Amino acid sequence: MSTEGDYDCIVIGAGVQGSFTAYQLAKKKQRTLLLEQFVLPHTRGSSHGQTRIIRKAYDQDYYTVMMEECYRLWAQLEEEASVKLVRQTGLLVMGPENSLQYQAVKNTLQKNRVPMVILPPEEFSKHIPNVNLSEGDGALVDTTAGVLFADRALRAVQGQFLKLGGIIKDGQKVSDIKPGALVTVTASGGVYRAKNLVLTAGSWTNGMLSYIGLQLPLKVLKINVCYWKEKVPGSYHVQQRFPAFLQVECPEGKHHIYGLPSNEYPGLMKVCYHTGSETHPDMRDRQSDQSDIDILKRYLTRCFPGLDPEPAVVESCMYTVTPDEDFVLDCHPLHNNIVIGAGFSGHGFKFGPLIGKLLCELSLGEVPSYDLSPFRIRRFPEHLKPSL
Ligand SMILES: Cc1cc2nc3c(=O)[nH]c(=O)nc-3n(C[C@H](O)[C@H](O)[C@H](O)COP(=O)(O)OP(=O)(O)OC[C@H]3O[C@@H](n4cnc5c(N)ncnc54)[C@H](O)[C@@H]3O)c2cc1C
Ligand SMILES: O=C(O)[C@@H]1CCCC=N1
Repeated sequence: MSTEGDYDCIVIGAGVQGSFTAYQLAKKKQRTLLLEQFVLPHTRGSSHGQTRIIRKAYDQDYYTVMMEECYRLWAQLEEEASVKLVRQTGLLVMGPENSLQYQAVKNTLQKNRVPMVILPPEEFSKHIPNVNLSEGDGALVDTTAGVLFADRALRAVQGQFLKLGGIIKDGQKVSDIKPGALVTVTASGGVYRAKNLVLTAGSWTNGMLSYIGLQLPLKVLKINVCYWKEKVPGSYHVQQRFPAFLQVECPEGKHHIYGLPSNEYPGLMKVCYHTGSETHPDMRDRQSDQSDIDILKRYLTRCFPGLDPEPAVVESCMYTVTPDEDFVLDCHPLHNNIVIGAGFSGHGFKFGPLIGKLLCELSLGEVPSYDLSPFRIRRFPEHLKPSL
């Protein structure tokens, strides 16, 4: 096994968060090594697939505020890499008019002066054909929102990182981390040392944390990524200006349902349930629970009559969720040259460029550009492993 020379920083995990962090570090002239366990590109984590939603519609103010800069950073990458990564489609938000969540999203958008349109129930079908608005539901459109081309974005940011002189080593599974003034990382192809380490290991974070004396209440969920056939091809198509959508509450299930206009697979619309069943990240394909698909079938039958309520394609992805669904962005409480970015709870892709910037700032000991108190490790009382 070889012993490699030193780096300024090693980033473990080349998903969206690790790739943007490595890119930001390289921009700051840090000699950066990005390690990835699988051969790239891969479909085993959380960042694969062609599309994600980008939106400012959140019930917490701080996410809406952060999204302002995210849009600018996405545009910057589009320009640097000469590639289109964002398509503005709008996001239709539906939910019981009087519910706390629907009202919170509406208030956050209004308070932050995000361009939006409120659709009164009597005008709904004129604007949004082929969707039945539930009795008592309100509807609004966050017009800034749209679709992110996820796979393309990952390729673009990794390409820019390489252009800046960064090094990616894939097919290198990290099996040990030794904290210290120089952090030592043992991977399947070598032992690497660096002044700083950033851990962005997605659903494998819990295993990695055990090497550095930390434990976080992260749960790994397998998500069934379902695509549904349009009865009339094109009725929910991005070119018909059909928006992405978010149903914040409905009788069929207690979690959000969300969808994206048909785009990547001709005639198929992606609609998913915002939760899944627990799994070990290496055993994802053994988790076969389909109760989420039953909920989606019932919801689509009632609200999306233009879709065949049997999924035509089911793919897999994983969420790594914290109890409050807020991210973890922090330094190790005992070793401040180790930074952790984790727990993106199924909504982290759109923030990728800003997460990269924030993890880079933490790693360089700079004052972070945003108040990171919602994302602190210390919010979890039992975060230090008893052995330390
Ligand atoms: C179905 C689905 C839909 C989603 N929809 C949206 C959406 O619409 N909008 C949105 O903003 N977000 C969305 N998300 C969330 C978003 O995709 C994730 O938050 C984001 O991809 C998490 O990225 P990550 O870099 O933390 O994890 P990952 O992409 O999993 O990256 C972690 C990487 O670390 C590597 N790694 C782990 N252990 C090791 C090791 N020991 N050695 C070396 N490498 C290692 C892994 O192989 C992996 O490549 C969705 C997620 C899913 C699953
Ligand atoms: O992050 C997003 O926008 C999507 C849709 C809502 C639930 C999770 N992911």
